[in-house]
Amino acid sequence: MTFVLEAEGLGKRYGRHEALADCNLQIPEGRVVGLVGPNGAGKSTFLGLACGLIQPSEGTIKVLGHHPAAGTDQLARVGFVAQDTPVYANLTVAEHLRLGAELNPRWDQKLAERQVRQLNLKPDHKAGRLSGGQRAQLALTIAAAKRPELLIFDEPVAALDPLARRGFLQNLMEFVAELEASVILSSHLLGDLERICDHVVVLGDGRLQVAGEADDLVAEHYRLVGAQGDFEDLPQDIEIIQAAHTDRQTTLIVRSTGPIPHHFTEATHLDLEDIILAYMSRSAYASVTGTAQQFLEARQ
Ligand SMILES: Nc1ncnc2c1ncn2[C@@H]1O[C@H](COP(=O)(O)OP(=O)(O)OP(=O)(O)O)[C@@H](O)[C@H]1O
Repeated sequence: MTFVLEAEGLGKRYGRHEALADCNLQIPEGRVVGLVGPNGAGKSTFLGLACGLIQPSEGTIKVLGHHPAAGTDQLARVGFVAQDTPVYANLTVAEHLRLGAELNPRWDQKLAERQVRQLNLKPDHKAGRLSGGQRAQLALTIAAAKRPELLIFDEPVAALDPLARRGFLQNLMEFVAELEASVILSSHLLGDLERICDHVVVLGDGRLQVAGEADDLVAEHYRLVGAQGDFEDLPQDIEIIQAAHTDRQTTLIVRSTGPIPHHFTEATHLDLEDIILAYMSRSAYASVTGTAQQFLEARQ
């Protein structure tokens, strides 16, 4: 299997603050990857490392088999759109395309012009006067016209209304099909990610919480409901992601690659959004409430 991104022991410190630590990850090629995590989880740091904008404090990262930003060839293979989809406010749409053509050896002017026409962007319009949605589409057009093998977006749709968001994601998926590119996209909008992503990476508190193919994650996660005593013989190879108790019942979210013992009659699969939320709250709350940890300790 070929990987678009491989990280080994990857970490980044800002002073004494660990923004990312001990990240081991392999992302297969040809995927649309959703990068998810609470605020401050380390998503932008991870994407900055992947683009070579920042350097690791420890460990290694390879993108398309090479160090990020290893040279101009490598830069041409990756399209990056930073948070808030920045464009040059004083340049027109046409000037953005000219700049793209100057700076990128594989620039596809036909694709860029076709897209500008389809979006009804006027070539002489200053980018600073475009709406948020149009700016995002212009940034996407420029990134795609580079004809990269990997497109990386940091929260591209955060500021867009639902209609503009849908338009952006639709165009993104069309580009993915046309360019046969891989995509890594960070977002807080789990519903969007569930619709378009086939691979998910969840960060929390600067650590990798889970990563994998969306279908595998859905197949391997369950919600188990029962009285607390019901779980005493839970096999040790079933990983507890989250535990919640009331006086009368316990609800566990677990990961299991094997079958769930059949006396758990209330074992149901979760959708991807609930799985992501379980990992996010594990990283956010486990240290506060200790629920999953306590449960695990009680079992040992
Ligand atoms: N240049 C910097 N200097 C110091 N600390 C930083 C710097 N950039 C990020 N951090 C810190 O590193 C941590 C991770 O930040 P990062 O921006 O990667 O998170 P994020 O998951 O992208 O967050 P958000 O969802 O809010 O954009 C945060 O605690 C942040 O304050």
